[in-house]
Amino acid sequence: MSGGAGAAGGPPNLRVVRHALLSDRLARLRDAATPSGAFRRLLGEVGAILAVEATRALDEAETAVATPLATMRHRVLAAPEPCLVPVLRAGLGLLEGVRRLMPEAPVGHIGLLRDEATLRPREYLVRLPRDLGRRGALLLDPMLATGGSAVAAVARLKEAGAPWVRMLCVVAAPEGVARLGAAHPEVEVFAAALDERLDARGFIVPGLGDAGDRCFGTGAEGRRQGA
Ligand SMILES: O=P(O)(O)OC[C@H]1O[C@H](OP(=O)(O)OP(=O)(O)O)[C@H](O)[C@@H]1O
Ligand SMILES: O=c1cc[nH]c(=O)[nH]1
Ligand SMILES: [Mg+2]
Repeated sequence: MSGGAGAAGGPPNLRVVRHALLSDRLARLRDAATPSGAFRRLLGEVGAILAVEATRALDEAETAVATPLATMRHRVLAAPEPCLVPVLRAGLGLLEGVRRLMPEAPVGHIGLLRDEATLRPREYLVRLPRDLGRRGALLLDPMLATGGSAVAAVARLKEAGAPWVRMLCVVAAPEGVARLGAAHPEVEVFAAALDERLDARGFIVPGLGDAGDRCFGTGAEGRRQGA
Protein backbone atom coordinates (compact mmCIF):
# COMPACT_ATOMS: atom_id res chain seq x y z
CA MET A 1 0.00 0.00 0.00
CA SER A 2 3.03 2.19 -0.14
CA GLY A 3 4.54 4.19 -2.93
CA GLY A 4 7.14 6.88 -3.12
CA ALA A 5 9.45 5.35 -0.48
CA GLY A 6 12.51 7.03 -1.76
CA ALA A 7 11.43 5.12 -4.84
CA ALA A 8 10.89 6.56 -8.30
CA GLY A 9 13.28 9.42 -7.63
CA GLY A 10 11.47 10.72 -4.52
CA PRO A 11 13.33 11.91 -1.41
CA PRO A 12 15.11 8.92 0.19
CA ASN A 13 13.70 9.64 3.67
CA LEU A 14 10.06 9.89 2.53
CA ARG A 15 7.49 7.14 2.08
CA VAL A 16 4.20 8.37 0.67
CA VAL A 17 1.59 5.81 1.69
CA ARG A 18 -0.98 5.02 -0.98
CA HIS A 19 -4.30 3.59 0.16
CA ALA A 20 -7.84 4.26 -1.00
CA LEU A 21 -9.12 4.86 2.54
CA LEU A 22 -6.22 7.19 3.25
CA SER A 23 -6.90 9.33 0.15
CA ASP A 24 -10.55 9.52 1.10
CA ARG A 25 -9.78 10.68 4.65
CA LEU A 26 -7.19 13.14 3.42
CA ALA A 27 -9.69 14.74 1.01
CA ARG A 28 -12.01 15.38 3.95
CA LEU A 29 -9.21 16.70 6.14
CA ARG A 30 -8.22 19.15 3.43
CA ASP A 31 -11.79 20.35 2.98
CA ALA A 32 -12.11 23.71 4.77
CA ALA A 33 -15.77 22.92 5.52
CA THR A 34 -14.96 19.86 7.67
CA PRO A 35 -15.85 20.72 11.29
CA SER A 36 -13.47 20.21 14.19
CA GLY A 37 -15.00 17.01 15.60
CA ALA A 38 -14.93 15.26 12.23
CA PHE A 39 -11.44 16.61 11.59
CA ARG A 40 -10.14 15.05 14.80
CA ARG A 41 -11.79 11.70 14.06
CA LEU A 42 -10.37 11.66 10.53
CA LEU A 43 -6.92 12.52 11.87
CA GLY A 44 -7.13 9.48 14.13
CA GLU A 45 -8.09 7.22 11.24
CA VAL A 46 -5.21 8.52 9.16
CA GLY A 47 -2.89 7.93 12.11
CA ALA A 48 -3.96 4.29 12.30
CA ILE A 49 -3.43 3.69 8.58
CA LEU A 50 0.02 5.32 8.63
CA ALA A 51 0.95 3.36 11.77
CA VAL A 52 0.17 0.05 10.04
CA GLU A 53 2.68 0.96 7.35
CA ALA A 54 5.31 2.38 9.70
CA THR A 55 5.28 -0.75 11.89
CA ARG A 56 5.16 -3.26 9.03
CA ALA A 57 8.81 -4.27 9.44
CA LEU A 58 9.19 -4.24 13.22
CA ASP A 59 11.49 -7.04 14.40
CA GLU A 60 9.71 -10.34 14.92
CA ALA A 61 10.52 -13.50 16.86
CA GLU A 62 9.03 -17.00 16.82
CA THR A 63 7.17 -18.48 19.74
CA ALA A 64 4.81 -21.39 20.40
CA VAL A 65 1.07 -20.70 20.55
CA ALA A 66 -1.48 -23.25 21.72
CA THR A 67 -4.76 -22.84 19.87
CA PRO A 68 -7.76 -24.86 21.14
CA LEU A 69 -6.78 -27.54 18.58
CA ALA A 70 -3.00 -27.61 18.23
CA THR A 71 0.28 -26.01 19.10
CA MET A 72 1.95 -24.04 16.38
CA ARG A 73 4.90 -21.73 15.83
CA HIS A 74 3.91 -18.09 15.43
CA ARG A 75 5.61 -14.77 14.80
CA VAL A 76 5.26 -12.11 17.50
CA LEU A 77 6.98 -8.79 18.14
CA ALA A 78 10.57 -9.33 19.24
CA ALA A 79 10.84 -6.08 21.20
CA PRO A 80 8.40 -4.03 23.26
CA GLU A 81 6.09 -1.85 21.21
CA PRO A 82 7.52 1.50 20.18
CA CYS A 83 6.87 4.60 22.19
CA LEU A 84 4.27 6.93 20.67
CA VAL A 85 5.28 10.59 20.77
CA PRO A 86 2.77 13.21 19.63
CA VAL A 87 4.04 16.73 19.04
CA LEU A 88 1.50 18.94 20.80
CA ARG A 89 -1.01 19.94 19.92
CA ALA A 90 -1.89 18.55 16.50
CA GLY A 91 -0.07 15.25 17.03
CA LEU A 92 -2.70 14.37 19.64
CA GLY A 93 -5.20 13.91 16.82
CA LEU A 94 -3.05 11.23 15.20
CA LEU A 95 -2.41 9.61 18.58
CA GLU A 96 -6.07 8.72 19.12
CA GLY A 97 -6.03 6.34 16.15
CA VAL A 98 -2.52 4.96 16.65
CA ARG A 99 -3.33 4.06 20.26
CA ARG A 100 -6.19 1.84 19.13
CA LEU A 101 -3.62 -0.37 17.42
CA MET A 102 -1.07 -0.23 20.25
CA PRO A 103 -3.04 0.44 23.46
CA GLU A 104 -0.19 -0.66 25.72
CA ALA A 105 2.49 1.44 24.01
CA PRO A 106 3.83 4.18 26.29
CA VAL A 107 3.15 7.74 25.22
CA GLY A 108 5.66 10.57 25.47
CA HIS A 109 4.77 14.20 24.82
CA ILE A 110 6.74 16.96 23.16
CA GLY A 111 5.15 20.41 23.18
CA LEU A 112 6.32 22.77 20.45
CA LEU A 113 4.79 25.99 19.23
CA ARG A 114 6.03 27.55 16.03
CA ASP A 115 6.69 31.28 16.31
CA GLU A 116 4.56 32.92 13.61
CA ALA A 117 7.21 35.54 12.80
CA THR A 118 10.44 33.54 12.84
CA LEU A 119 8.84 30.12 12.08
CA ARG A 120 11.16 28.66 14.72
CA PRO A 121 9.70 26.14 17.19
CA ARG A 122 9.55 27.05 20.88
CA GLU A 123 9.64 24.05 23.18
CA TYR A 124 7.27 24.14 26.19
CA LEU A 125 7.06 20.51 27.31
CA VAL A 126 9.07 17.30 27.13
CA ARG A 127 7.82 14.21 28.97
CA LEU A 128 9.27 10.96 27.68
CA PRO A 129 9.15 7.44 29.11
CA ARG A 130 12.27 6.29 30.95
CA ASP A 131 12.65 3.13 28.90
CA LEU A 132 12.77 4.87 25.53
CA GLY A 133 16.22 3.33 25.04
CA ARG A 134 14.63 -0.15 24.79
CA ARG A 135 12.09 1.01 22.23
CA GLY A 136 11.95 2.88 18.99
CA ALA A 137 9.72 5.94 18.73
CA LEU A 138 6.89 6.82 16.40
CA LEU A 139 6.85 10.61 16.21
CA LEU A 140 3.35 11.90 15.43
CA ASP A 141 2.79 15.29 13.84
CA PRO A 142 0.36 15.86 10.98
CA MET A 143 2.33 18.74 9.43
CA LEU A 144 5.94 18.76 8.22
CA ALA A 145 6.29 22.32 6.93
CA THR A 146 9.68 24.04 7.30
CA GLY A 147 10.84 20.96 9.25
CA GLY A 148 12.03 23.01 12.23
CA SER A 149 9.65 21.30 14.67
CA ALA A 150 10.44 17.80 13.43
CA VAL A 151 14.20 18.38 13.59
CA ALA A 152 13.88 19.63 17.19
CA ALA A 153 11.59 16.76 18.24
CA VAL A 154 13.86 14.09 16.77
CA ALA A 155 16.86 15.66 18.53
CA ARG A 156 15.00 15.32 21.86
CA LEU A 157 14.17 11.68 21.16
CA LYS A 158 17.78 10.88 20.28
CA GLU A 159 19.03 12.63 23.43
CA ALA A 160 16.63 10.45 25.41
CA GLY A 161 18.17 7.35 23.82
CA ALA A 162 15.61 6.26 21.24
CA PRO A 163 17.35 3.60 19.09
CA TRP A 164 15.26 4.59 16.07
CA VAL A 165 12.64 7.18 15.14
CA ARG A 166 9.99 7.09 12.42
CA MET A 167 7.72 10.02 11.77
CA LEU A 168 4.03 9.82 10.86
CA CYS A 169 2.71 12.91 9.15
CA VAL A 170 -0.33 13.71 7.08
CA VAL A 171 1.01 16.39 4.75
CA ALA A 172 4.69 17.02 4.09
CA ALA A 173 6.26 19.94 2.23
CA PRO A 174 9.39 19.40 0.14
CA GLU A 175 11.26 21.94 2.30
CA GLY A 176 10.49 20.04 5.51
CA VAL A 177 11.38 16.64 4.08
CA ALA A 178 14.73 18.02 2.87
CA ARG A 179 15.52 19.75 6.18
CA LEU A 180 14.69 16.71 8.27
CA GLY A 181 16.69 14.52 5.87
CA ALA A 182 19.72 16.79 6.19
CA ALA A 183 19.61 16.86 10.01
CA HIS A 184 18.48 13.27 10.69
CA PRO A 185 18.93 11.24 7.49
CA GLU A 186 18.06 7.92 9.14
CA VAL A 187 14.56 9.06 10.13
CA GLU A 188 11.95 7.75 7.71
CA VAL A 189 8.82 9.84 7.19
CA PHE A 190 5.51 8.07 6.48
CA ALA A 191 3.18 10.65 4.93
CA ALA A 192 -0.24 10.63 3.31
CA ALA A 193 0.87 13.29 0.82
CA LEU A 194 3.82 15.31 -0.40
CA ASP A 195 2.42 18.75 -1.25
CA GLU A 196 3.72 21.46 -3.54
CA ARG A 197 5.32 24.16 -1.41
CA LEU A 198 5.18 26.54 1.53
CA ASP A 199 3.56 29.95 1.30
CA ALA A 200 5.08 33.18 2.67
CA ARG A 201 3.72 32.40 6.18
CA GLY A 202 5.25 28.92 6.17
CA PHE A 203 1.93 27.17 5.56
CA ILE A 204 1.79 24.11 3.34
CA VAL A 205 0.03 24.65 0.00
CA PRO A 206 -2.48 23.21 -0.76
CA GLY A 207 -2.19 21.63 2.69
CA LEU A 208 -5.08 21.57 5.12
CA GLY A 209 -4.58 24.77 7.11
CA ASP A 210 -3.57 24.96 10.77
CA ALA A 211 -3.91 21.39 11.99
CA GLY A 212 -3.80 22.24 15.70
CA ASP A 213 -6.48 24.91 15.41
CA ARG A 214 -8.71 22.70 13.26
CA CYS A 215 -8.26 19.74 15.58
CA PHE A 216 -9.15 21.68 18.72
CA GLY A 217 -11.54 24.30 17.33
CA THR A 218 -9.29 27.24 18.21
CA GLY A 219 -9.05 28.87 14.79
CA ALA A 220 -10.73 32.15 13.84
CA GLU A 221 -14.10 30.39 13.66
CA GLY A 222 -13.61 28.67 17.03
CA ARG A 223 -12.49 31.91 18.71
CA ARG A 224 -15.52 33.73 17.33
CA GLN A 225 -17.82 31.04 18.62
CA GLY A 226 -16.08 30.94 22.00
CA ALA A 227 -16.01 34.73 22.41
O1 LIG B 1 7.60 22.19 10.13
P1 LIG B 1 7.32 23.43 10.92
O2 LIG B 1 7.52 24.67 10.11
O3 LIG B 1 8.06 23.47 12.22
O4 LIG B 1 5.75 23.45 11.23
C1 LIG B 1 5.06 22.33 11.64
C2 LIG B 1 4.55 22.50 13.03
O5 LIG B 1 3.52 23.49 13.07
C3 LIG B 1 2.34 22.95 13.64
O6 LIG B 1 2.29 23.12 15.02
P2 LIG B 1 2.02 24.57 15.69
O7 LIG B 1 3.31 25.24 15.99
O8 LIG B 1 1.03 25.31 14.86
O9 LIG B 1 1.40 24.17 17.09
P3 LIG B 1 -0.07 23.65 17.44
O10 LIG B 1 -0.14 22.21 17.01
O11 LIG B 1 -0.19 23.83 18.90
O12 LIG B 1 -1.06 24.50 16.68
C4 LIG B 1 2.45 21.48 13.29
O13 LIG B 1 1.62 20.64 14.04
C5 LIG B 1 3.91 21.20 13.49
O14 LIG B 1 4.27 20.89 14.82
O1 LIG C 1 0.44 24.26 6.89
C1 LIG C 1 0.78 24.22 8.09
C2 LIG C 1 2.10 24.53 8.50
C3 LIG C 1 2.41 24.44 9.82
N1 LIG C 1 1.47 24.07 10.70
C4 LIG C 1 0.20 23.76 10.32
O2 LIG C 1 -0.65 23.42 11.16
N2 LIG C 1 -0.11 23.85 9.01
MG1 LIG D 1 -0.91 25.26 14.95
